[in-house]
Amino acid sequence: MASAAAQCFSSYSSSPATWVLRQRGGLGSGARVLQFSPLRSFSVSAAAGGFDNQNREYVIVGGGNAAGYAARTFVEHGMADGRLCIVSKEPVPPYERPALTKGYLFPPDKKPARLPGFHTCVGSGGQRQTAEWYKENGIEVLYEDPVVAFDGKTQTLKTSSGKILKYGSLIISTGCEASRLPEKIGGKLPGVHYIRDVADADSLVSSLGRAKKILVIGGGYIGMEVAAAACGWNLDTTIVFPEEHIMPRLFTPSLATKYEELYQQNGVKFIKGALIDKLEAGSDGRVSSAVLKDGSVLEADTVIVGIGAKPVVEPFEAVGVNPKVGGIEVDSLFRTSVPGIFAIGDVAAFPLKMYNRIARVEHVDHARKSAHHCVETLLTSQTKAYDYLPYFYSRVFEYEGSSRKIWWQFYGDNVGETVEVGNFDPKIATFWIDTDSRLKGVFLESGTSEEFALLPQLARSQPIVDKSKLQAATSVEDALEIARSSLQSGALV
Ligand SMILES: Cc1cc2nc3c(=O)[nH]c(=O)nc-3n(C[C@H](O)[C@H](O)[C@H](O)COP(=O)(O)OP(=O)(O)OC[C@H]3O[C@@H](n4cnc5c(N)ncnc54)[C@H](O)[C@@H]3O)c2cc1C
Ligand SMILES: NC(=O)c1ccc[n+]([C@@H]2O[C@H](COP(=O)([O-])OP(=O)(O)OC[C@H]3O[C@@H](n4cnc5c(N)ncnc54)[C@H](O)[C@@H]3O)[C@@H](O)[C@H]2O)c1
Ligand SMILES: O=C1O[C@H]([C@@H](O)CO)C(O)=C1O
Repeated sequence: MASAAAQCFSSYSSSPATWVLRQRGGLGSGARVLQFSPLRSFSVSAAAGGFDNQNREYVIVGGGNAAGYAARTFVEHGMADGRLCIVSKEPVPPYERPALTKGYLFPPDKKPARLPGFHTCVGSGGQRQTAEWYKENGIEVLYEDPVVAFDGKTQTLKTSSGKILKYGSLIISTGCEASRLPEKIGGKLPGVHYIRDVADADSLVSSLGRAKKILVIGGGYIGMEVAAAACGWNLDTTIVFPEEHIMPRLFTPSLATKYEELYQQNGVKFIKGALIDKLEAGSDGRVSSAVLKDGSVLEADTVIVGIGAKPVVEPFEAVGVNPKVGGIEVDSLFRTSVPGIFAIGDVAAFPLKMYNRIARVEHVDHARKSAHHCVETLLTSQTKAYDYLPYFYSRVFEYEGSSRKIWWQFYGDNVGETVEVGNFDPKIATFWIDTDSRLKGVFLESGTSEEFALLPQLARSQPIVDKSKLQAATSVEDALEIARSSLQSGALV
């Protein structure tokens, strides 16, 4: 048993660098620049409320997608064994969250994905890190024991079971939580589902098994993926959302129309420009209908709400929350305003260097890359700024027997005018071209792997493109060739 005497961890980092970081003197206060060394050590005394056996050199709070990839990088550097602790709210090790609205929702006879099949890092072709993997690599994982309090001065965390953990370096990877409809309008009725973790997905699967009429609220990623999944279960499915078309944050109206038509061919109904007034329960207490603001009533025995997500910043607000995009503000090395504390994944508000703005990105590619970049920074002398190229994708109607699979990717920034080519024949491409004629963003449905591989090159180098040539393209292949040829002439990088 360790004594309560003061203890020092000798080396947290091999980095000799002295870093420059914006230090904020509290929420909302002005930024100032200070210098500090990432080399941190701390001593624990009984007076500080610490106990030797509660000391942890590196702590990751949150056991989600980013945490799994961060753990892998710790292992790659030989810095995990006995040094790394993951404090998780969930009962299972990190997994590839995207699967929850894809393979997880396949009908029972179509081989649905289940854990341990999709633990990180299989989604990017890596090793499947099961609970045994964490044990074998000497990584302590505290399951179902979320951090409920944080004290930056004493470098301590308190978990819901009452554990006090003292950390040397801390990585916040608490992700997002689903936005909810208020309880007073029926947002918590049995049969009303939100989907963020495996427990949510299990609950939805059990409802789908006995459902007849599905109402999906929200026309974003979750709405589109869950509605497509419901088609696989042959369920009467309606999507309702306030905007004029689906995927309003990314799709153009024309692109959205094409996808809506394909969903309609699969039997999905759309109610656009509509908001929910309340959800009502039947005599069994389960949801039975939704009343829209215009007074119309939609019957439904299962409701799936996908109305966006919010970054989970508590209990770390004091570390510094970005007032515009929410989330914990970090610099291009994922360092927060507090020395030794980092944030990654959905919860991090980071400098999106390419477009010179602070952003949060709620997609798995960034979760994976930010985790790797952050841990490299922490463990090595790396000082390379994170230079992220936004990448979003979706895959639906993948289950065996579906009439066609949808598989799109988008890279870059959806700003400027657009040129759209193709009509699910089987491909579609959309190019976003800014006022300076540079190609800013590119979207492709059902490309070959070679075609998909071209997209990041285009979006990264932002070549000058001839819009009229793209408009005259006779096929998606032709348009991609025109874009490819512009790489040689007018690329930025
Ligand atoms: C259903 C669904 C499907 C998705 N599909 C795609 C997709 O197809 N493509 C794509 O690019 N992106 C997709 N995403 C987004 C992607 O999953 C996220 O960007 C990614 O999971 C972010 O990783 P993260 O580690 O930051 O957060 P998360 O993976 O959400 O992990 C955060 C973890 O922290 C835990 N936590 C929170 N608070 C605490 C606390 N106080 N103490 C301890 N633990 C805590 C949470 O329980 C969770 O386990 C999807 C998201 C969802 C919900
Ligand atoms: N393929 C992917 O990348 C993927 C797939 C699933 C989930 N996710 C992630 O999961 C999170 C949640 O996804 P999401 O689809 O809920 O968010 P989203 O932001 O993609 O879509 C939210 C939708 O709900 C609508 N909406 C907002 N408020 C509403 C209200 N009060 N009533 C009805 N509709 C309302 C929005 O207008 C929008 O259409 C996001 O972080 C998302 O990136 C990503
Ligand atoms: O990135 C992803 O990871 C999972 C899955 O591939 C893991 O098996 C999934 O469905 C993705 O879209």
